[in-house]
Amino acid sequence: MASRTPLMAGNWKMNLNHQEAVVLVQKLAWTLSDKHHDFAKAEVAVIPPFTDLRSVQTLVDGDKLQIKYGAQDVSTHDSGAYTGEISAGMLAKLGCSYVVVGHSERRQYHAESDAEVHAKAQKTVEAGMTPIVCVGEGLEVRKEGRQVEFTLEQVDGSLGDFTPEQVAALVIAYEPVWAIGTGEVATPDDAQEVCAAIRARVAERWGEAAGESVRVLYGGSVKAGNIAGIMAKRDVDGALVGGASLEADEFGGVCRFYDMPTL
Ligand SMILES: O=C(CO)COP(=O)(O)O
Repeated sequence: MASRTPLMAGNWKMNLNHQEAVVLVQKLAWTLSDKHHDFAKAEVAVIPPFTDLRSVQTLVDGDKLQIKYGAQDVSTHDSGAYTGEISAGMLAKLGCSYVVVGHSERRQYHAESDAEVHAKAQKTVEAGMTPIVCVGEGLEVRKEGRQVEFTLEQVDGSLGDFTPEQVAALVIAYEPVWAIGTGEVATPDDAQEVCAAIRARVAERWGEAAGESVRVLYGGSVKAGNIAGIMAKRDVDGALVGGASLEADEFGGVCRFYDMPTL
């Protein structure tokens, strides 16, 4: 079985200016070093707003931190007359490792389609970064028990014509919309059900090796207190964390999931 290094990624959403970003990354680096976080047990990434990235790059490079960073969105275009857009090339130049694409907040507020999400993921890969492709159902779909079917449709549409090698290297984040920012966390079994179905679909469409290698994260009200139970599930390879990633100690606890009690 391929060994997948867990990834804990903190999606700050539209929070913290560049000065606050530097303070938080410094605190996070300190808490992880003080508690001797083992980066082989979990990769750590922060996903700040665009305006913070240059400052985070300077700090990470200057202090040689093992913390990685990425962006929350990217343009489907390379350059040109697209006011307000940020290209994958610009993000790669800033040292970004990851780009979140298709977050439910972008699908909901900016009507992003699976085709657009795929185009963004494609640009991210072409620029040498790793997309974190977000999928997940809303409350109505969950109530009807169609969460697997709905989410797999998003997986098919968002991954599109990627090759098996490209799919093997990417990250998929299962974020049930009803669990985002609500304090309503999916149970470890809920997370496992859909994450396992995503991996099985990848294996079916892109081959066993891609299914074994692709990292599938869970996102939705993750905190230090509930991460261990979620990570105990075999198809969950990490977490995409919103609110709890804005507190260094709390996010540090999520990163050290292997030291946390299972509730
Ligand atoms: O949307 C999320 C991460 O991308 C989850 O947000 P919360 O952790 O605040 O529920």
